[in-house]
Amino acid sequence: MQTLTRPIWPHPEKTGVVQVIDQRLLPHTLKILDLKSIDDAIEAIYTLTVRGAPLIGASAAWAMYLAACTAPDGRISNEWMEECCEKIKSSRPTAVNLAWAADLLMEKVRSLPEDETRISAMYEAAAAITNAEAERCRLIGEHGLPLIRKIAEEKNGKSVNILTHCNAGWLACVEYGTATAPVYAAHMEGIAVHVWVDETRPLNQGSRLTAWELGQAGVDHTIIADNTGGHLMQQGMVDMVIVGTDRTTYTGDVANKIGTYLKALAAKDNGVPFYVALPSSTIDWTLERGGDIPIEKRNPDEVRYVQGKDDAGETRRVLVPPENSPAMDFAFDVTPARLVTGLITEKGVCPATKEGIAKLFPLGRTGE
Ligand SMILES: CSC[C@@H](O)[C@@H](O)C(=O)COP(=O)(O)O
Repeated sequence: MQTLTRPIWPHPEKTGVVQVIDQRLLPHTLKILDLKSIDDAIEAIYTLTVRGAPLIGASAAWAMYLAACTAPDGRISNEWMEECCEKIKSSRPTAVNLAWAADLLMEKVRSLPEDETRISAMYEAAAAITNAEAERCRLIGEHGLPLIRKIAEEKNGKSVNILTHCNAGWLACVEYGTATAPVYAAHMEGIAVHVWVDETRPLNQGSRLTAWELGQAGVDHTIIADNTGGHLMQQGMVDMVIVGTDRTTYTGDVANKIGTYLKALAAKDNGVPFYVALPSSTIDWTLERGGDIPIEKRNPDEVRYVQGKDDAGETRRVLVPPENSPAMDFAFDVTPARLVTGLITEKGVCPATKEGIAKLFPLGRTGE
């Protein structure tokens, strides 16, 4: 398999082409897709070809670059860019990084003359957002590492058991990941870590993507069915939980992949620390209440079908329930701040409170 460290990059030779890893096919097939138009980019976001909040933000930025490259008659007008920006923003509702990045580039467009310099400006701005997300994730790793180190010391070097949900690794971000960054940092330092990987139905981002990433990095891990975490916590088999987030209010309520809330409840009941790792681009500086976060509802077929590789090596999608049984597919849930032990950000670890967040980010916005 080709070694890749980022899930998105501009084509090294072709202007107006952005390349992405098709995450729908992992772990069994590594396929690179070329995105050449705004519609390609929007489809990639909607179909979860690219996914995970920080990556969705970077993808939105690259989509704005593609919009500039494909403007009708080469006229990169404000109207065209605004239309594209709105289309990008409506492709998925929950991850706030999407609108954050698209709006940031739209602001840039407005500050420039209406000519082809807008193409290079969009390229540079998209590259800057992508690089900044990678750096924010690296710093999350630095700030999260002492939390793991402390537990390792308390356990006299015995493996630290960390439970995670969904995929908040480099595939969902740009490099390092959010929830996985402290894990990779601990592993690099030689601390023994073991990750319980929730399979994360319905689309199995945990068993397909997180397990693949951890395996590639040589991190000890075990895939568990989504409902196993509570039992493991009762048995003392989980030292901490670290998850990512798609949108966090400025008061510390956290929207993340469906099922996260139940893990937080189980962690609270069992005295297991529950951390959320996030770059500040995932904070919604306008939203006070987690209950106001829009929760994406997706095609129920995502619940009804599962995809995997059969014994002959073919990727197949199969129907699980009775043909006519209806299903429902909520993609995210909200964990109230009171269940969160701390937020691990690029600026440090803070309590999941308005005051805690404001102390780390006094300007109340994301640094680019
Ligand atoms: C790093 S994003 C937070 C993740 O934990 C998670 O909820 C996620 O990957 C988003 O889900 P997805 O629907 O795959 O885009």
